[in-house]
Amino acid sequence: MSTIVQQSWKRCQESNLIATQKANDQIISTNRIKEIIQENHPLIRESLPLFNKLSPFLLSTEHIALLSDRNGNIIHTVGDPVFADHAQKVQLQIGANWQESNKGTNAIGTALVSQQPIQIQGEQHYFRENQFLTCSSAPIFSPAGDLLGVIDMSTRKEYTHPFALTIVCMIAEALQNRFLFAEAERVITLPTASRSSHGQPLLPLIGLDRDERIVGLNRRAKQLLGPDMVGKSLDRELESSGRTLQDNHQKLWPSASVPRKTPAFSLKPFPRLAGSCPRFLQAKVLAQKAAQVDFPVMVLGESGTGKELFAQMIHQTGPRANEPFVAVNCSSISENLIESELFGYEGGAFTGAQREGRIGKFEAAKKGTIFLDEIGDMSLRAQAALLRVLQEKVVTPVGSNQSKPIYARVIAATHRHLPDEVKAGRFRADLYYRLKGVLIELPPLRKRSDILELAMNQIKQIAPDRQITLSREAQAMLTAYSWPGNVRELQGVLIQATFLADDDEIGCEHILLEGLGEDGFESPSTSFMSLRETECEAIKKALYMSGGNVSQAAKLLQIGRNTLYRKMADYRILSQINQEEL
Ligand SMILES: Nc1ncnc2c1ncn2[C@@H]1O[C@H](COP(=O)(O)OP(=O)(O)OP(=O)(O)O)[C@@H](O)[C@H]1O
Repeated sequence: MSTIVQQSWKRCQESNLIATQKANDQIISTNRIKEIIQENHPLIRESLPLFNKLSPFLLSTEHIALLSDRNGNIIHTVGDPVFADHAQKVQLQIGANWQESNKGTNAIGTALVSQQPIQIQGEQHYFRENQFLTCSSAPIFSPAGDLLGVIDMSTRKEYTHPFALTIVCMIAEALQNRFLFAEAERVITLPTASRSSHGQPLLPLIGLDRDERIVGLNRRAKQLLGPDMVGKSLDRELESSGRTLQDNHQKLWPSASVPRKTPAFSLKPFPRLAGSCPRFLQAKVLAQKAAQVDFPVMVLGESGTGKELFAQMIHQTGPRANEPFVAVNCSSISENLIESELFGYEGGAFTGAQREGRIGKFEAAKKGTIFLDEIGDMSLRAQAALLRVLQEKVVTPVGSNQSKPIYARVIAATHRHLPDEVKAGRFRADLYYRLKGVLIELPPLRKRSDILELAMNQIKQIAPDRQITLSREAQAMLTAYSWPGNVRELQGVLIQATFLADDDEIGCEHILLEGLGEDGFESPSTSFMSLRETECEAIKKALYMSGGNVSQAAKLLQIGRNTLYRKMADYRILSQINQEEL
């Protein structure tokens, strides 16, 4: 155990905290949360853009990122909703207080006391109930050096990422720089060749006021100039050797300037993908971002949720759009043919082979995209061959001893839960990690709050010349059904319904759903959304439709604003609040 952790455990013992008991959970009232959010307005305002950028990358990673104020109150979280649910069991959520005196040794509380970045792994947590976690935290300081709060990244101990601590330190540093640029009249940097511990060049930044007095410094500048420089004037000689990065006073932006706000990631629209359900939109934004970078992508989702359509959109809106998109369904190719299918073969390589040989799908994709559908169904032998190809970026056709370079981008998809397949030894862990650069999870249709919107979109495509509507009963029927075949099943049902409806209204009698009893209800075993899930989705949708404006969302939902705030805290939907509202 590090000295910081040992000292923390000593403090806990001296405060008579008992490790085997439940921690003292201090859940703050909704009104108090609102006050705390008001009090920390600048911290939240500067953190939100960073959290919003981080958020899509945390989905499906079993990680959440949290922001706490200087008293250990959690005021913002983003990340994987599945892990967020687990974290809630020990109150790792908005509105909880994680000071060391309440929750024992933990990354947030201990970073606040020690004022240093720290990772608390599993059993290093003082309270047993928190020992399933590994959390990495970095304190955030104002330009003048006051402690403002903590950035934390938490996960299950078995998913600890080696770079988690580095990432939170970088976020804290980025946040501190944002404060410096926001507060100072002029920001200068001094010449230096050194690099930070993360390998990034770390510029010493010094913020000056109108009178050229120092209002703040970053960590590197403090190392160079000493800790007590705030309020002092900068040495003339030193100042003249510096380079101005931002000058608000003279509204001067020299060529070496760092823009005050970096331009937002401009995302290209995905025109063929309909839907506005928040879970679907999260996946869509992630895919839109993935389209602009060249990482491997893994799309997970039940059959018919749109995995291939997502892959096509990523391809069509990215820089490889003019190259081929080649889809391979790995489950439909027999085990002994998969390698020749993917990597090609030489003439006469095996019985039944074409005499002149054939190029494989990787080669056919050229510099485009190869979509490996149902990758979870590949045999272990084919997985080993695929891994080699991805590592070495060359293919060797069956029967040949000459390798050919490959350039295609890989998008993989499966309806299987790959982490479980890895645990069961049916899928290679090394291949899984190589393929899941960006992990996109598509929600099943039964969990989406936009079924009717999708239905109308499909009807327009099926019968563009007719003005078809859905009767109220038909709408109720479509939203209540569990859709085991997802969007593909919805499409099929609507093709039939449009055909059956002689006039332009589709009624219940036109909708033929599988598994419905004569009374029109599904058998009890079919899954459906719980009341809580439905309410949570409705709130998210209202917030989305009102652009994050809580008052407008409350009107849409026909409930009071305070009730909405309470429910949002309950469902942890604070991240969608419009910044102006805070
Ligand atoms: N959001 C959406 N908007 C419009 N159409 C959609 C959407 N999602 C899926 N579809 C349509 O649903 C059908 C099924 O989609 P797709 O084939 O991409 O699913 P899949 O998950 O790849 O299925 P499988 O796993 O069975 O191969 C397609 O016709 C697709 O165009």
